[in-house]
Amino acid sequence: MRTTALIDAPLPTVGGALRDIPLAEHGLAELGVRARVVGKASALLVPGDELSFRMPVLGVPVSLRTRIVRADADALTSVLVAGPLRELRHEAVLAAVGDRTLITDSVHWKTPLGGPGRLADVALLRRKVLAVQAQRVRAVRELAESWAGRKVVVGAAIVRSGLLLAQQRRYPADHAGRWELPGGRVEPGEGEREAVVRECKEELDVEVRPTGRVGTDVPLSNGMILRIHSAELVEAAAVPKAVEHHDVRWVKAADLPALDWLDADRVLVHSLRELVDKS
Ligand SMILES: Nc1nc2c([nH]c(=O)n2[C@H]2C[C@H](O)[C@@H](COP(=O)(O)OP(=O)(O)OP(=O)(O)O)O2)c(=O)[nH]1
Repeated sequence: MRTTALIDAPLPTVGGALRDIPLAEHGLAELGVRARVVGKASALLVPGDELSFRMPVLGVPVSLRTRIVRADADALTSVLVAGPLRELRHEAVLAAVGDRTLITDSVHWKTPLGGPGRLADVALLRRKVLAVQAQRVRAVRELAESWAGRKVVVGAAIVRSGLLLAQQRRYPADHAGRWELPGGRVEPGEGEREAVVRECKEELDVEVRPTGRVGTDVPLSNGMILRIHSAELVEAAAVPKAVEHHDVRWVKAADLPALDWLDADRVLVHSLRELVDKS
């Protein structure tokens, strides 16, 4: 079953809203669906997170558990882990339409029964699934559109020879010693790519060339949005320096999860890993 909608927010913002945990847990409450992220979770869903759902179908409570298998800028995918179905796959795919985003939300499932089960499936489940999809898309739209006007902090994912550049903060106290990407606030009137170039010059004393975007937007506790751009050094042999930071380090893809990242960056580690793996 498939639902589409056009959302008035850029693609990485909608991608971030799709991963929002409070939305996943409470966005379907008015349909009687109770959802909970199982185990350790951050602000946004990451691959491997599991969600448990409890919802009434024809007055009978049904429980399901799903696992996130993909959380990229342009797609969020989950599959069935446990429940009274043979198969379930839920996928939201995003496509940029100018500054707006087209979301296509698809749910595919197989019921365990033959003939009578199929009838019940057609009559009841489809209606329920459609209502759930419509409500979820509405909730994602509302959240993404509320994030769309926020100030942006850009981060630069600089890759060279299969390594990503990370920098270690010196201040404030609760960030000191933790790792982040070079970057900072986009100034009024400045483009995001310009901000990436300026911040890398200020923080690392190197020239970079932005090459694209990485991962979804991440909401920050200060009310801004973190958005990552991939970048390369204009001069491949340049040596980035820790001008304002405690340290800078080139990190292998496999070592990225072990760094003590700021919370916002932690939910992007799988996307950063993929970027480095593909380089
Ligand atoms: N540059 C950067 N900032 C990040 C990352 N992750 C993350 O949560 N942030 C937060 C930390 C800051 O609150 C904000 C960045 O803004 P900023 O670079 O202008 O801020 P700052 O704290 O260094 O501040 P300041 O010198 O301007 O006071 O975003 C990241 O990967 N890179």
